[in-house]
Amino acid sequence: MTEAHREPVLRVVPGPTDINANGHIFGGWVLAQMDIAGGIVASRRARGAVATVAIERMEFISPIDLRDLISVYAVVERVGRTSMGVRIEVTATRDRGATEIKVTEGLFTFVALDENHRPRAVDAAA
Ligand SMILES: CCCCCCCCCCCCCCCC(=O)SCCNC(=O)CCNC(=O)[C@H](O)C(C)(C)COP(=O)(O)OP(=O)(O)OC[C@H]1O[C@@H](n2cnc3c(N)ncnc32)[C@H](O)[C@@H]1OP(=O)(O)O
Repeated sequence: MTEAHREPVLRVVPGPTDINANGHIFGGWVLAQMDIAGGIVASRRARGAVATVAIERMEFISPIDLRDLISVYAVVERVGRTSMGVRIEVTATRDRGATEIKVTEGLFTFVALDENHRPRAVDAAA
């Protein structure tokens, strides 16, 4: 992801109910944030509703702590006929902003939907 795309789609803080038995944040919690952020950029690109059809890759690089500020970055990397590949990166800011580390990354596929919730062609030129 280039610096041009470094404006986060989401900034969010996990809550006490998001902690797993190891004292870190559940992977499912961060995956949900990624799905929302990816859905927002795909929806903007498709100019309408989208659905997640696949998670092609997902890597948990480093644990998230309760007091981390989470930033989710997402960019549409590929546009097919009805589908879009979205690369998503998650960072954690800690130590009162002194440290920012990449904690998770993934590649999600979204499909543009019509009013019947069926695949709809994405404008290639947009
Ligand atoms: C207006 C601006 C507003 C901006 C502000 C918006 C704010 C608002 C944002 C909210 C953002 C929330 C985002 C949450 C998103 C969910 O959580 S959605 C919930 C979870 N997902 C679902 O429930 C989807 C369930 N699946 C389905 O309904 C159907 O599989 C689908 C998605 C309609 C696709 O139907 P299908 O018959 O499989 O379609 P098919 O024609 O075979 O394939 C369509 C495309 O998908 C690809 N595909 C199909 N399966 C796969 C696969 N397994 N792997 C990879 N690609 C695949 C195909 O290759 C094809 O690609 P193209 O060649 O057309 O590019």
